[in-house]
Amino acid sequence: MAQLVCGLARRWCFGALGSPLQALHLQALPLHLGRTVMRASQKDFESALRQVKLWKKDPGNEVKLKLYALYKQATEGPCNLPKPGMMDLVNKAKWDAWSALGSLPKETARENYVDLVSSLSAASEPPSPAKPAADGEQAGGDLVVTSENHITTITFNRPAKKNAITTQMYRDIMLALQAASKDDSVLTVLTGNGDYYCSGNDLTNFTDIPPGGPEEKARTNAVLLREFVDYFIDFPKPLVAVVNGPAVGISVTILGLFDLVYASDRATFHTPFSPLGLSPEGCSSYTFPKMMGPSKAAEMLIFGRKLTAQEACAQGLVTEVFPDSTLQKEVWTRLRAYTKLPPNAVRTSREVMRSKGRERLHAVNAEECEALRQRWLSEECASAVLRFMSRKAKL
Ligand SMILES: CCCCCCCCCCC/C=C/C(=O)SCCNC(=O)CCNC(=O)[C@H](O)C(C)(C)COP(=O)(O)OP(=O)(O)OC[C@H]1O[C@@H](n2cnc3c(N)ncnc32)[C@H](O)[C@@H]1OP(=O)(O)O
Repeated sequence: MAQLVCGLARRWCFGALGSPLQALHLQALPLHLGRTVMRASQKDFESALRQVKLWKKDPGNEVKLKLYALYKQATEGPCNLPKPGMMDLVNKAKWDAWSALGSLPKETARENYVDLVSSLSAASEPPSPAKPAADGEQAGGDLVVTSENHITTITFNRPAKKNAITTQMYRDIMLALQAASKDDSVLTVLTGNGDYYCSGNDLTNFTDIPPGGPEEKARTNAVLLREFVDYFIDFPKPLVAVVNGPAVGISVTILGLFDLVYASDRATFHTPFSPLGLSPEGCSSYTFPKMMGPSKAAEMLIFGRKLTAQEACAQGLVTEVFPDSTLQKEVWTRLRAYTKLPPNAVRTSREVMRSKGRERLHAVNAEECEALRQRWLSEECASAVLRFMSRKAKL
């Protein structure tokens, strides 16, 4: 493992290959996933590790060396590697940083790591991750995509807006899925940053009307939505959702197209389509009745009943529920173990499970998008969006 860490870290210290920050994540995650740190500050420590993964700015080599040294000390104790040769500049710098911590106790190193990350995060991250651009879409950064240890992770990263999905994010998710279908990952994970998994479609997506008027907007959205859902129907590898908090709207419906859905016990599942003057999408009009029976599906999709994580698990929408405090540790350990399975066997099993229903799903998707195109032009939908925007009503 140490060799792997050093090999990966070679990529960041002097920025020779790839993004230094990305490589910092790469060196942190394998150990994070592979170890059990049972002290009181473990949750904070794990949260700090996740925070580092989401940093957009490179903190510089000095900080990265400090983080590296504290990480190693916190997880392995005092430096146990042979001193690298003088010409091995990168590993020498890392060895020096780690050795300089002497016999600092693991717990103190962990606390120092958390403190350092929290001071750097406070200094470098704006309270709101992105400012709206002139056309109402968000600038980049609302979606974070990482690929490590044969797992590609797509993270909704717009916590100030409860991870509501902007038009740009839909596009970026499609691009990320396209890339993930070709990379060396075995699994693709969707998750959220902050207290929400995702609050669904950004309701302001409906407000910029093009010169062709609402009809053109509805037509374009229907085409784009169909394409978006098609990506999930056709995705060739296992899709996993790590539902870290409440999920609303389209972030819930597409779960019917996932292979595994692991949820925090804080998560809820809400599809308030009727109050919004909308109708179901993401193939849920087909997948939900199939998995939970028509009447339970009707309660959710027609009458907007919000399910707890336990209820969603009982209905087959969620694979397993975890206490919020252990979700990350338990899920990522399990997923990492799954990536060790023979990848071709995993693919073949999935394909034989999926192939029979694919054509049907495409037909359902087309039908749902056409129904939505008409709904978007309705008075009911327009009033619901206006109500939300004027903050008179919360769902
Ligand atoms: C390439 C493809 C393009 C296709 C584009 C077409 C679109 C396809 C659409 C598919 C059909 C639609 C599917 C859906 O997802 S319907 C469900 C939509 N979601 C909602 O209705 C949720 C609305 N939000 C809420 O009810 C509450 O905000 C919520 C319960 C989620 C949280 O409440 P809380 O009180 O805890 O927090 P706030 O309300 O104060 O929220 C904090 C800020 O976040 C903003 N926010 C939250 N959710 C959304 C959202 N969905 N859209 C826009 N903004 C959202 C909220 O306004 C607050 O912002 P401010 O702090 O600025 O006020």
